[in-house]
Amino acid sequence: MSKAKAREAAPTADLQAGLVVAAYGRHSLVETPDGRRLICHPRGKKNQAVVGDQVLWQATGDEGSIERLQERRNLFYRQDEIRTKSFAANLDRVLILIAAEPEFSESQLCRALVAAEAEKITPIIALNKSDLAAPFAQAWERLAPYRAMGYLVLPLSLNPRSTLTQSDGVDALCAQLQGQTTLVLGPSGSGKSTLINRLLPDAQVETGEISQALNSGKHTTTNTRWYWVPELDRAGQRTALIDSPGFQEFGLNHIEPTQLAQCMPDLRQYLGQCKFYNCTHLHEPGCAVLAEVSTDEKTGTISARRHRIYAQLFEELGQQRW
Ligand SMILES: Nc1nc2c(ncn2[C@@H]2O[C@H](COP(=O)(O)OP(=O)(O)OP(=O)(O)O)[C@@H](O)[C@H]2O)c(=O)[nH]1
Ligand SMILES: [Zn+2]
Repeated sequence: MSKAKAREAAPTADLQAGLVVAAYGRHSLVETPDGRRLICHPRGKKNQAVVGDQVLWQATGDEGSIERLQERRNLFYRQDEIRTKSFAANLDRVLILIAAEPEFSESQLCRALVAAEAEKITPIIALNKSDLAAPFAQAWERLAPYRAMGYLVLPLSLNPRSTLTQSDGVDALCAQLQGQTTLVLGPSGSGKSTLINRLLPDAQVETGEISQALNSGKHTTTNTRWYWVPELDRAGQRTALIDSPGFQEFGLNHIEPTQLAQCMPDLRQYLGQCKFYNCTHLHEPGCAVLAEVSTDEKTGTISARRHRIYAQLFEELGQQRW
């Protein structure tokens, strides 16, 4: 056995499996298969874990050190604050929760959708506050292109004070979450906390020592958190929600401008049909995408707003190259 191999193999006996359920700067909260939670620190720079990561860790007193990250199925990128990227790994779904009020940014919605598509994670859009009839109707109309391109768009009313007698849409949403690991994203005020509280009657907050230890770190801002939702477990599959604060600009730096159209289903369906094989779909003659762009949904299959956002993102991603 080579020296390197021996080093790698040596600690295996003491290694235990765990799931990262919160990440605070450099340290993580790891949950063991029997439900115990402990603080772990990464061994070296390489093992920087994100929420959703499966890890192998080793006990060091009351805490642990993360010795190895298991291979990720996917990794969702987003920009947390300037230059700080935060991620979640191994997701089945991304739920984008927006609301009739405050008015949502279509550009942010597109970014979240592109980020999900790039990692082949199924997005679900939920439009909350259906009890606010007029703004809801308007917002629902704005989402018409997203329904047309095949995304699931669910109407929702999470307001506990709502007098709605018909279905509030929560059951339909829960049916989508059952047995899945879902990252919940949404702008401030869309109802994210209301949703989490509704699905998790008992707040799964750390108490006592762990809470103190976590808060002693420099980065004490609320961060991405993993919650189990046992009420929604199905056929032996556990259900999890990952709550992620804010809905700021998404870091799409990992996407090449030429990859962008692949991540937008309304544009994607025309790829390969343009006159030029390296068409950017911005101005070229004989472009199959541009031929479908219309302000009137009845005459074209790509909304002018979507194409405008595509052009903005294309330019932005192109500028980041150098
Ligand atoms: N009318 C109406 N109000 C709702 C509904 N769902 C939530 N709200 C209200 O919208 C406000 C924002 O809800 P939150 O759950 O705090 O939103 P959030 O996304 O967590 O926002 P931040 O805490 O800022 O991140 C609260 O006053 C809720 O009571 C709904 O279906 N209808
Ligand atoms: Zn084209």
